[in-house]
Amino acid sequence: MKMTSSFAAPGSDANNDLTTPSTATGGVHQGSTDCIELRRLHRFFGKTKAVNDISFSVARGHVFGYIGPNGAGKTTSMRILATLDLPSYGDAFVDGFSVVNDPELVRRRLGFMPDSFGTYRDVNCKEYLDFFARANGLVGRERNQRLDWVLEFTGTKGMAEKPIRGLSKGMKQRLCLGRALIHDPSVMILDEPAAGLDPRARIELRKMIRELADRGKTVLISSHILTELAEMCDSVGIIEQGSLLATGSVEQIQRQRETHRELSIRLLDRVNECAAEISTQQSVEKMIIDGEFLRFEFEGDASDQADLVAWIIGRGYRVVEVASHKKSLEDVFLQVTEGLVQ
Ligand SMILES: Nc1ncnc2c1ncn2[C@@H]1O[C@H](COP(=O)(O)OP(=O)(O)OP(=O)(O)O)[C@@H](O)[C@H]1O
Repeated sequence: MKMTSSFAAPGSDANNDLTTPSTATGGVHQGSTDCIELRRLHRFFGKTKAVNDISFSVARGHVFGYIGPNGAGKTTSMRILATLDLPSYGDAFVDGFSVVNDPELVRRRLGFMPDSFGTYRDVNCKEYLDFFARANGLVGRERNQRLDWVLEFTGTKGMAEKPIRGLSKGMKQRLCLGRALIHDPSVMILDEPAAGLDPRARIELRKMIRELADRGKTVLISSHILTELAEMCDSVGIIEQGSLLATGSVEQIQRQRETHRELSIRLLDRVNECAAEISTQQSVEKMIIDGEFLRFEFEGDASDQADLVAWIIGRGYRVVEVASHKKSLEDVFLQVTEGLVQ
């Protein structure tokens, strides 16, 4: 994944050639391995900066996790990618085609799974998928083959004749994924597909998404929960209040934050006195005295930590044990975001 820097206002230099990816906005899209690109994307609703200058790209066959708290701007940017909304400034590209200039071509290449499933009372699963197959212009044998494949892949074949209203949440999500897949798009945009699913259904969904990526599809998937996506994503972007705060592989983001750890020091005596002294150190934050333990956040690498412990012992404090806790993925997420809601 790479960060991008060029800027284009929507509607600029419309590309008349509808058969090749748009280069109207100055990008190098033809032959590019990036299937999704957000380029300085902005979307304002009045004073709310739902998406505020976001740029990133996702390579073909990769799964990109879009992670952020409520109101961060995930759905807004996904809706723009799915051509259901337009940016205030900037642009987004699917397979090189601009959502602003070439929405029709984007739609053909993209499958969108929204975060809510519409109600279809008297329609069964097969009829539902068939409707979207027709809407996407599939006819005859091709349509039947595609329907069969989607029912098989999403594990809904046994439910084909069942009315949608009787389906469990997990089955509805499978069907919704099937709907997004029906026209064999190269890019999948999945807005919180795992929300409300039980652990088994989550694992099965993860497997399906990984398999889609292994088949060459590019997937952008959102969630509130970093750990939920960590295993299946090649890279993630953490978003809050419309801004991208961190991007990269989960390991990269974790490594960047590795110097931040929680230390716990057990002392034989003079606990309060020691706490007061340690708190004067710049690298120490959020000191808590817990019986004979001091617990605090420490900014520094292993060598800095060894120096701190030597310094404490050098000042005559009797240290019984020292424990260091690395940040979990959820801690990293909480550390990167500030929990700001707009
Ligand atoms: N049509 C709209 N009109 C006005 N404000 C909107 C509109 N759509 C979104 N917003 C606002 O934009 C901000 C971002 O919303 P968005 O739905 O994109 O966040 P999100 O990250 O998907 O949140 P969640 O995880 O809760 O779904 C929020 O403050 C939201 O209230």
